[in-house]
Amino acid sequence: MTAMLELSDVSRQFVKKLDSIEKLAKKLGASVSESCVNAVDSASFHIARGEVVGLVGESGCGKSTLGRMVAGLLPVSGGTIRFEGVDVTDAASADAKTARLRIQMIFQDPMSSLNPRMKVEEIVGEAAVYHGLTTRREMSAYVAGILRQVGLDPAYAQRFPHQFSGGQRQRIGIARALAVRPEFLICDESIAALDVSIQAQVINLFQDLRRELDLTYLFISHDLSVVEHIADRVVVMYLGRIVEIASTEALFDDPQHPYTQALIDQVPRLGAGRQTYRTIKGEIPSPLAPPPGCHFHPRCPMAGPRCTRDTPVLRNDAGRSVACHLHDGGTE
Ligand SMILES: Nc1ncnc2c1ncn2[C@@H]1O[C@H](COP(=O)(O)OP(=O)(O)OP(=O)(O)O)[C@@H](O)[C@H]1O
Repeated sequence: MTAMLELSDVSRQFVKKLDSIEKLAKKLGASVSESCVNAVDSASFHIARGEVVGLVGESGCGKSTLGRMVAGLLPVSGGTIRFEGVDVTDAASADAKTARLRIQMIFQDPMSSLNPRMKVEEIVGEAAVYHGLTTRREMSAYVAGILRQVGLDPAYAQRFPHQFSGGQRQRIGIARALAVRPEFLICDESIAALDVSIQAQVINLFQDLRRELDLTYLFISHDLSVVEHIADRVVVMYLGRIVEIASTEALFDDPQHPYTQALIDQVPRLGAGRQTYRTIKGEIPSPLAPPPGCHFHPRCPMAGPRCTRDTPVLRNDAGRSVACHLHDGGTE
């Protein structure tokens, strides 16, 4: 399978304000000399055309930062992101600009991402007109077609965002993304703010659109049961680093990284014979002062001396990738 999207050693640092660092250090009783957060640290993986790849991990592990870099909304600090072979991190390149249009992002909170003063027709149609996919004269018909595609009555085009329910607003957000004819969608917690019954409808919509429009997805979610349902493969992140990549089935049946095991153990699932792992202990460490070696070692029930020293490398073995000393020479 050839990659549609290819990330190689993608990193992103944020410089935190010094006063917030000092406050945090005081609270933790620690001294912090660095003011940099490695929100994403050397992430490498690929997504094939037509795939749905889930990106999971606890809050603050870097999922949104990674998604925003892929969408071109945030520059990378290092590494490259290639979409159909084009380096989309090259801000000056015309090819990168064209490629970035084919990648669209759908956010968590549709209310804050939709302009409250614009009618739906304008919200959905404006970028399509700007990019020459339709004309101002034909915009109404163009938008009506897209609203139908996402399950909304085209008569809604003359209404404002506040006149819709949360689920309908998310459909407007999806319509806006589809209006520029993307091939790749990044869904960043796109159903997290919705009621559970509405979540299922929006997931079904994503699946229908995948089939009808031949879409490829990066599906970011902290909810593993949703990811298990929708994704073909899953990437697991912990404190900015990728710790495991596997097919959804392999990941949920036989997770290899102790962090993945702990995450999966927290998901209520049906079915007998499922292995139980030890529950995750402790809090996520501050990203301002991550533990040395394997970032997960202070919470890991299997950690050994090597885990406190050496950073594990993500190794690929028969289609499964895991960054853990247990699977790479031992923890001693
Ligand atoms: N604009 C920013 N300025 C400074 N730090 C940031 C910025 N954006 C993200 N971070 C930091 O980068 C790290 C990763 O954040 P990110 O939002 O990518 O994580 P996440 O896994 O998406 O979490 P959540 O699900 O809570 O959004 C966090 O430590 C966060 O505080």
